[in-house]
Amino acid sequence: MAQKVSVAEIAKHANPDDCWIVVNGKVYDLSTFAPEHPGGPDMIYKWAGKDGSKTYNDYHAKDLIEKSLSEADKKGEFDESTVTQTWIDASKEETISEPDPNEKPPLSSLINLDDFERAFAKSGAQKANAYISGASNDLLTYNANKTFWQKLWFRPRIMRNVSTLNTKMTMFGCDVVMPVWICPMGIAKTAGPEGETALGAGAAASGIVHCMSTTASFGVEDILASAPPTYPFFFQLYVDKQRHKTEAVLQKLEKMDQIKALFITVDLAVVSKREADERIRTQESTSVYMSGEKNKVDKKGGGLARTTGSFIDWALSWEDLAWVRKHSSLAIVVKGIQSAADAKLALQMGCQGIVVSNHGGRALDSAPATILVLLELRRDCPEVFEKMEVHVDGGIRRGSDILKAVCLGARGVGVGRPFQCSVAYDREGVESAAAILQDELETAMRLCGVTDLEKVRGDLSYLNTSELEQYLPKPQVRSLFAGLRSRL
Ligand code: HEM
Ligand SMILES: Cc1cc2nc3c(=O)[nH]c(=O)nc-3n(C[C@H](O)[C@H](O)[C@H](O)COP(=O)(O)O)c2cc1C
Repeated sequence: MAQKVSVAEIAKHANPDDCWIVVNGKVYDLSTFAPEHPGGPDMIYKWAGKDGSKTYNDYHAKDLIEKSLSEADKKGEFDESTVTQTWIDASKEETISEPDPNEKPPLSSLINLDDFERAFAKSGAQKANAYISGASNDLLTYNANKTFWQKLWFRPRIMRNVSTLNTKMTMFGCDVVMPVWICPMGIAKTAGPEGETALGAGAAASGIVHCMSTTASFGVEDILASAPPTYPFFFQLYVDKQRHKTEAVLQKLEKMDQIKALFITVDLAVVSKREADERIRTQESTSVYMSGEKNKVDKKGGGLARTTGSFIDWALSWEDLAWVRKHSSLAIVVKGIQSAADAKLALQMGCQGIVVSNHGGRALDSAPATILVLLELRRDCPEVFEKMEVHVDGGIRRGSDILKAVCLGARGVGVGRPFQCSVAYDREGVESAAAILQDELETAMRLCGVTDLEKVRGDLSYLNTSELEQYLPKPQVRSLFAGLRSRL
């Protein structure tokens, strides 16, 4: 990229369809990338034909843009000698402005789950969007979760009479219309005033289950009341450093017949660094209903999850499952399994289920994509799929992803961010997102020649896993390091 590009030339490319931006002394064509920009296209369009370095550097690692764009999109060096006062003034524009809530697209225009996230990025408060869409450090695991589902291919069968279908499944004793649960996500009120009550009501209306979070913005009673009196829910537990507080929660849950399983989250011993969230230092007080924690701003930034999550006990260990069992008769599900070794341990400890999860890329960055872990379990401990319920979440955005997970042996899948964003449209939004998934699942089944989801659970004959197999941890790598480990 030796060529020098002048201010006059850049100014000719100042609209969404033809969008050049200067970042750190280099000129980039972001026209193709902008619609897929995870922070929303408007963040890019705002700088079309200008110098966006300040904003870019506020949110991104310096070399990200170089690594992300193709050579064809790198237009050359910025020619500093052509700078004018008008150019300097234009590039000084205020860098943070709240999106306009009136920009919210109508619900009927959202036709896939990504649309819900994009709509929220456009019309939700910046802080809320940073909290919900964000993930740890360089977003490696977040991005891998999504893209690795796309590396698993189907092997469809044809002429199977797909006129009638069964998408039903049983998850922890609950009959569901399709094997989907809405992930536990903290502070859903950040997305819309109905918060978790929209998730509860929407799940019930759609025949799926909502797993409510310990860090919900509403109390358990309010969330349960959003659904018919006997409708099932799951409860996600963060173990509190003050164990008596967790014991009190467990005691309370014992009296609530609607709660059918306890998902204990184990992948977040400490809340990770989510930079988009940290950078927006809001003083506005947001509180977590159940723990009473309030968000704050400190030296590290204003991360909502981090500043409200310090109560989580990092001393939690496998032995503590016996303590949980003493205080709860619910099905115990370990959420955050990231290896076959830990899946086997969960089985040995008598758990009723596991969730293969990395917190949607919000815990350890560089943790493996969840689809890879599911595949590792199939290879290294296939017995876990029969002896307990195996679930998976992370990057599941299509009905076809659900079918893939079930064919690998999963009994259910969790879907996170799109549902949180759907809360911006209240319970109708949640129902609409679920209906899209149901419709896509049915279409994928019909086109794959599958008529009964329960019957194909664990049936690898519908899948081509070859592309993914190269990414699985290899036994020889383990033996390569075995000697070293034994010396340490
Ligand atoms: C091709 C290079 C780029 C990549 C790969 C990229 C990637 C991302 C990602 C992954 C996020 C989401 C962070 C999160 O939700 O936690 C984000 C947010 C953001 N990006 Fe970029 N970006 C790029 C270029 C740019 C440029 C050129 C600008 C502006 C000049 C920009 C401005 C922003 C802003 C302001 C946000 C925060 C949005 C919010 O949280 O409300 N990005 N970007
Ligand atoms: C805004 C937000 C809040 C979350 N809060 C929690 C939580 O309180 N407890 C928990 O176990 N997981 C939490 N998670 C992780 C989700 O339960 C789930 O593992 C993840 O979102 C799945 O990935 P996906 O968003 O790509 O579907 C949260 C995720 C998001 C996006």
